[in-house]
Amino acid sequence: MQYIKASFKLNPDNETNREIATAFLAQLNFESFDESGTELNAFYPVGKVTPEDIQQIVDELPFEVHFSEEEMPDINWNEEWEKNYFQPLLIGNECLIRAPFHKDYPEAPYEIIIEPNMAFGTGNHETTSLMIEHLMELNLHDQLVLDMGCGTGILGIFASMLGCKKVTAIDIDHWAFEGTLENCRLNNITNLDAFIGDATLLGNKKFDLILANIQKNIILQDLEKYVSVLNDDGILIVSGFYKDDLEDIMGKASELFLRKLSIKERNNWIACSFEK
Ligand SMILES: C[S@@+](CC[C@H](N)C(=O)[O-])C[C@H]1O[C@@H](n2cnc3c(N)ncnc32)[C@H](O)[C@@H]1O
Repeated sequence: MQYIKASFKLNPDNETNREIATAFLAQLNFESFDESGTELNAFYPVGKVTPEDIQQIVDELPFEVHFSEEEMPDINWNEEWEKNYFQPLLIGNECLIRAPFHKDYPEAPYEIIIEPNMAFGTGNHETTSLMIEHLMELNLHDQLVLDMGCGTGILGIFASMLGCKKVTAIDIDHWAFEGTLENCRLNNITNLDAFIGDATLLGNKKFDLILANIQKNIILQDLEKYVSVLNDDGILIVSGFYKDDLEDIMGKASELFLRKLSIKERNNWIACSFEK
């Protein structure tokens, strides 16, 4: 696959502009995203996103940026991550996330090994680490868990390590499916079933805990379905959206009679837990 690399040069002193630009870029589904100094780079698959789509986003930005685009050949994201971005990460002094190739890392009670590939979910993104922080506060013993939008499978794998009975992991992306299977093997997880698909796969299954780190529109669209497969007193944790979107998410959650448990926020990203 070929990619359009959209690069934005931002004022280094303006943190708010960086966050706004990131949120705008995320409106189009990028395959990967990186930041170096004052430059933001988003990589969009050619054919799925056009330069005009990107230009429209740029025109809507409430400030001026220097923007350029170039077509890139197929990129080995794995290699890019290995070289540049994926560092061992310790969350809450308890959960270490590292790649198989990392040599120096601290010891921790839980160690999740993630092979970085085309899928999202190394813990380095705020939404993933906030979800992990929520999980660390729960007793998962014997629970049936759904990991919706599983990416690398990181959340389902951690839920399994925390003692849940079974994990169902679903993602629309086949790279995520393959990645989840591989990461289960790396972590000796044997109670996780992975599927390619979306909320339409859920049928009449039932879960005690649902994790959905996806994005605002999908969560708004599928929340009712998630609630319908959640057992009474079950817990739902959602993320993948900004603080500004929280009001819409809370509105939908209250329509569905969900009770808010706790909200975690980092760099404007939110992960929110509810009880049915
Ligand atoms: C932000 S990533 C989260 C990955 C991982 N769960 C984590 O927390 O790091 C969102 C994932 O949701 C998947 N996704 C997008 N739309 C979806 C849908 N309608 N149903 C299921 N998965 C979806 C994407 O392919 C992507 O892997």
